[in-house]
Amino acid sequence: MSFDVDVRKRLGGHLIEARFVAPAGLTLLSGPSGAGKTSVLNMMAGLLRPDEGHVTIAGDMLFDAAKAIDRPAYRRRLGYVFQDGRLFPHLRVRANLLYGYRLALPEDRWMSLEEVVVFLGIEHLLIRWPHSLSGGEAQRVAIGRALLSGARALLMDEPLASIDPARRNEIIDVILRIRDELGLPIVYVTHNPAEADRLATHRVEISPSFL
Ligand SMILES: Nc1ncnc2c1ncn2[C@@H]1O[C@H](COP(=O)(O)OP(=O)(O)OP(=O)(O)O)[C@@H](O)[C@H]1O
Repeated sequence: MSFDVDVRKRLGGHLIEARFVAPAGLTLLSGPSGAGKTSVLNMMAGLLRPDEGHVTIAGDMLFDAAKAIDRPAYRRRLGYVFQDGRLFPHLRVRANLLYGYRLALPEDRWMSLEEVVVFLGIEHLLIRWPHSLSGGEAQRVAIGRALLSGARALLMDEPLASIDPARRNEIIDVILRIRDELGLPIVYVTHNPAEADRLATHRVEISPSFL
């Protein structure tokens, strides 16, 4: 399973462009602040519409400007993990985890709630409210929610940035297990070189360009 990305988008005074293949493993998007890394993830996820190009995963066309194909985000089967978790504050952890699971087609679900809970070690958190979780706990739940949505790949935008540095290794271990045990392709953004060195199997440079 691999991504094939070739996108261009004019945004403000910038031209954001990226062309790469992201195979199984963890592909790091690097580049200076403002180069367009988050925008590229958003174009892959279906949250930002490219002006030109295409996005496919395992040969499945998610976006193709020339053919007017633009699959909505909720039908792309990609899990998106943000810097701040973005859990639903009015739902307990269990309901947060099951949110995407209930929306996924039965044939697209490949992990059960029990499997995800064991994989991430979050059984003790199930009845908690998001506001009571530490940064690392919230991020585990956000990853669990992404896995349960039937995701066939993960997009992660600085997922460790709001976690206490002393707890970051625990989440890095979780991401390594997703990469190696579950074999899910991951496209990842971080500014932290040590984190990148531990996680990345492939690297793609996103270069800034101005109109
Ligand atoms: N909605 C928007 N309207 C206009 N310009 C935008 C918009 N969203 C982003 N941009 C600009 O597009 C460029 C790329 O932004 P993006 O957040 O993708 O970069 P990035 O590489 O992820 O940056 P960082 O590393 O700082 O998070 C930036 O210059 C940003 O100001």
